[in-house]
Amino acid sequence: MVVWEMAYKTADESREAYSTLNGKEIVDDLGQKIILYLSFVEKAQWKRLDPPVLPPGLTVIEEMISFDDEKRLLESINWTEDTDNENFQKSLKHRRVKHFGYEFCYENNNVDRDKPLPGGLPDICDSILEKWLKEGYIKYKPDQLTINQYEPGQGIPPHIDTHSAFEDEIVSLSLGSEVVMDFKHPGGVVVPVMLPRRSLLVMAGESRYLWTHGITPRKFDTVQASVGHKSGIITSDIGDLTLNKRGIRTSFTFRKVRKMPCNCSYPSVCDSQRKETRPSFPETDKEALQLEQEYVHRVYEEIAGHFSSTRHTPWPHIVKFLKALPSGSIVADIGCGNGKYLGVNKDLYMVGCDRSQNLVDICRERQFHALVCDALAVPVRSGSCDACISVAVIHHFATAERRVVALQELVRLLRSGGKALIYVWAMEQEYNKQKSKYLRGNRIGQEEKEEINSDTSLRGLQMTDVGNQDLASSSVSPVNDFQEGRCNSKKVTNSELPIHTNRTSFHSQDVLVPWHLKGNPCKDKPVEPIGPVGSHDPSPVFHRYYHVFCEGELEAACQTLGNVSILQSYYDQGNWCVILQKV
Ligand SMILES: O=C(O)CCC(=O)C(=O)O
Ligand SMILES: [Fe+2]
Ligand SMILES: [Zn+2]
Repeated sequence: MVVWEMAYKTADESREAYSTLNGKEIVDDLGQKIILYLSFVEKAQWKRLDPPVLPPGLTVIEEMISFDDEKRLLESINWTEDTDNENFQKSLKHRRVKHFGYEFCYENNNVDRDKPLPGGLPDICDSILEKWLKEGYIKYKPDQLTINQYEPGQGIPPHIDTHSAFEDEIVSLSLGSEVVMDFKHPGGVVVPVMLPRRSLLVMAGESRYLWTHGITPRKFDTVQASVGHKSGIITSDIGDLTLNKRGIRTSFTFRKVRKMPCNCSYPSVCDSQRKETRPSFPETDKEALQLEQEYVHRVYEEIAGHFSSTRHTPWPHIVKFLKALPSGSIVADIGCGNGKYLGVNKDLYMVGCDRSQNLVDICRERQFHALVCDALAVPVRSGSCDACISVAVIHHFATAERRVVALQELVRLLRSGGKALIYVWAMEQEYNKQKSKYLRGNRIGQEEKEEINSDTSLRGLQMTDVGNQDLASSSVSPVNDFQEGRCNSKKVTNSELPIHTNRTSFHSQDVLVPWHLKGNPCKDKPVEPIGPVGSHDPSPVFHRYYHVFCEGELEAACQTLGNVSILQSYYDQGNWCVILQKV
């Protein structure tokens, strides 16, 4: 539901609006049907702050070029030419883009200063830029041009142009149609600014470095109704607002590529002055907990919706385990995610738990029983479960001790004779000369796909049936012996955790795995991914901590438990898996 505030000048007008609009279905400008429910409020809260002012350093100069020049500039753009190396043209989801002088790379939000594009800026810009320089509108000659074309309904996400990429002054010429651009201060103040057709927006100082700018994707803008008002701030004076239909707007944004690091006075948003924030390998339990909080819990909370949309197919061997349980069994899914196993076998009483409130909410929306808890302290009585599953969870604990405690907690829940199925991500993504599906998934941008196979085939499954051997009495080697030696990986000690490249082999057991968030992230929460400040790319990158297991490591950890026997241990498409039984 969306809540709007509307105000009418008189009580009569309000009454009339109520009787004509309340409960009526209307079609919005995107063709969606919406129903309006109106209700009166005693006092409408129209926050009249101080007289609105433009962000410091921002100016809008009207009538910057003639209609003729506008036409010439628009006609000069060849959106279809074969651009090979000439310049860079890309149809971003939200608009058409073309670069001159230097290519702007949306992956890292920066330019490659060593690779200027041949041809420089289009000749047609030369005389225009000279004129602006002479007349003092700009201080230095730009060497980079980005042309953006927005259809009505398209926009550009709020961002700060990367400090280290461009000098202070950034100017943008609006052609074809006016638009309202929103400027936002980190403190929360939003200033909508009208950019008329043929005007030049100049962003310098605070408005360039500290405020984000962006264009909300929509087909209409709320603009000032008063005659004569052209550029500048849109006030919230409801008596003077009207809707303005957007047309196709083409902007020429001119910038100067920076050769030296930025030393602005806004270090909090300056990538040149940003300290490396990549976490280190945890030395203590406290550090491990902090790492998990920041690089597991917080991340899953933020990516829950998108994560859930990529987790739909239950893995066949886990389904098989659940289907083989006797009807009426009580089963806990510790780390249930979006609950994709909770409904697999309707004859079981399944309860899920997860550390992420947002994921548990998704389970509940799907009518599953789920609760928020930590896998190290599950609020379920000891011995009350016939079975447990733990799929892709234990690898998120940051020390060998914590991983063992997580396993212990799983076993604590089981009655004697109860079984647990455990899956963890494997260091070995190639096993018996076969690449895991994770490595084989070579479609660009597919790193968010299921890490673990969703094939129904048995390919890649290696079973070791270790029978009913009671490991409590067998001689066991400590977990750490398994970590070293067996695996050809270096243990990272007191150093930064490496960032894993998706769809490649692991080079370290303790890694940060990037997650490219797609779709609409939680709008209210600022995202703080590792990477450039402010992003043009609407998919911010999050990093999840993983400890990927070496062959034998999961079994060794299970062996330390004492009260279990390992029924089965196998490799399943890039994962090490065991089935335990409590003795
Ligand atoms: O369309 C515009 O005026 C702004 C474009 C922009 O902000 C950018 O390309 O960084
Ligand atoms: Fe920008
Ligand atoms: Zn800076």
